[in-house]
Amino acid sequence: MTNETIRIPEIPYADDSLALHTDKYQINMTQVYWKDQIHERQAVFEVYFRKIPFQNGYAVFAGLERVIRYLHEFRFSDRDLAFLREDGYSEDYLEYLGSLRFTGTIRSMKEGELVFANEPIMRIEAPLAEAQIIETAILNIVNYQTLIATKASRIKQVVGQETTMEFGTRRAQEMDAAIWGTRAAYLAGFDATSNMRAGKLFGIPTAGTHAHAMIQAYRDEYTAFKKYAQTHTDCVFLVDTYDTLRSGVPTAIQVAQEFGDRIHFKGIRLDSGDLAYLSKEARKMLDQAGFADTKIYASNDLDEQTILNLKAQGAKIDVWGVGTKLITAYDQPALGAVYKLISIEDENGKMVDTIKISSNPEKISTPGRKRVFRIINKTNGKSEGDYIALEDEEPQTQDCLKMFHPVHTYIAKFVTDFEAKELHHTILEHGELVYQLPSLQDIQAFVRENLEVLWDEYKRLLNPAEYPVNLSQRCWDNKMERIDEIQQKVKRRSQG
Ligand SMILES: Nc1ncnc2c1ncn2[C@@H]1O[C@H](COP(=O)(O)OP(=O)(O)OP(=O)(O)O)[C@@H](O)[C@H]1O
Ligand SMILES: O=P(O)(O)OC[C@H]1O[C@H](OP(=O)(O)OP(=O)(O)O)[C@H](O)[C@@H]1O
Ligand SMILES: O=C(O)c1cccnc1
Repeated sequence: MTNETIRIPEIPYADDSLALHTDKYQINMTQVYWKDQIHERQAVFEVYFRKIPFQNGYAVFAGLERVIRYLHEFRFSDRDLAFLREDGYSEDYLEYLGSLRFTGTIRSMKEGELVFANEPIMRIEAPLAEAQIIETAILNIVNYQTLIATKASRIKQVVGQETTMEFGTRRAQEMDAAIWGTRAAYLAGFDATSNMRAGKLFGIPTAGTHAHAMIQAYRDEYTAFKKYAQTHTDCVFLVDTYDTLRSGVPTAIQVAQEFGDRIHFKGIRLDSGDLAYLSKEARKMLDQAGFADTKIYASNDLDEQTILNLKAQGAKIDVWGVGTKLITAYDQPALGAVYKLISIEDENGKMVDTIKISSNPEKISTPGRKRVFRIINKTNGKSEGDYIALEDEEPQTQDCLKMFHPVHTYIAKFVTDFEAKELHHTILEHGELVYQLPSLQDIQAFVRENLEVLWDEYKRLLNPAEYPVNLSQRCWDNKMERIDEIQQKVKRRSQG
């Protein structure tokens, strides 16, 4: 035995930048571009996903604020470079990486915009090396935050006007996910979080009750509730530690009666058992005791399906605490958004559109710089679908817009008397921020407004109708020409 103090081992390279939050292949490809001196060529990438998660009818875009912060601060620190040196990268390449900043232009949907499969959420236009190296982080941010915002929005659709609290931190996939997942849940309509750090960082309202541990610590509910009431004015008592209806609820009522006006008996929380039955019985007991305004909180592995079911059973629940199933996107753990090159500067300084071919027509990328419009019918204020056009097209100037399915082109309709709302906004221009970041409350209101524009058939939980995402004729023609070009090239090659 020695008396030597045991120390926590030092991290070899302190985590002082996010520039290495990327895949090694990005560093390697960038090295190729730099070595070949094509790293400064303009490249245009788009972020989009191919399938809306949870079989929902729409997704809620989230992640833009973190993307902006990441790009704004993007630089390799001395420690990053030291690590890369040890990993075998050459000095001249490291010198180049050390000078790398993000100088590109970002056009993006706003956070809280409703987004659908196969439409560009974000467009990154930058020197090739810069645009390449940021892919991983951008997808990491957008994939997770959009996934959680979409899940939260589904839950909110079911809950309606009642209160929803985010309880997921303890079950989240580590700390970053808890924090940014909480933010995504809030912007999509949640009312509060139990995570204090999210409250501190983002100004999200914080709320909380207490755990079974407090009852166990005092070893009886009466003492525990009394001690809580002596310390806090607002009281929500957890009533299911021993026997909800025979012990928890009566004890909560007894303590509330003893403390009278000295506390605000806000609620009781149910965390196990049959939540429909228990909430109905507890409601009767509270009402009979004169606590008609005391709310019933419920938690325990809730999600939109369970909540819908509980409501159908007439559960008397006023506040829904949702953790695990929201923060981990339990039923679909990944969104699958991709980052695809759609245009690149050639050796003559001319931009050429690029395409990725697939045997599955839905997976063939749509080349060229594009804009996305929501086509809103002026007579009823509802959306007819989204319209993807080439950069220089102005659908608003057309009297009659043809909208057709991007794969099954015979499915078409003509729209007149419409407003074409452009969904992309310039966020960064040559590396400079040109967009005022909205508050989270504004984003929440924006989500509500956007949902108003959507017909109910796209918003239902089960088997929602497929929202139309259409290509303009020119966008379609451009895609066909590029496919034709590639097919000719492959043919020539195969013929030797
Ligand atoms: N009336 C109800 N209808 C549908 N689902 C319900 C109802 N009441 C509770 N649930 C849900 O059933 C799931 C499982 O509950 P279960 O009975 O296994 O847990 P529990 O009562 O918490 O058990 P434990 O005491 O072991 O924690 C939870 O997701 C819960 O939200
Ligand atoms: O069920 P979720 O949707 O994930 O919500 C969060 C859960 O975390 C707590 O349980 P836990 O068993 O961790 O602690 P407790 O002792 O407070 O019940 C709480 O009681 C909820 O059940
Ligand atoms: O405040 C609560 O009731 C709470 C917080 C985190 C997790 N479960 C419950």
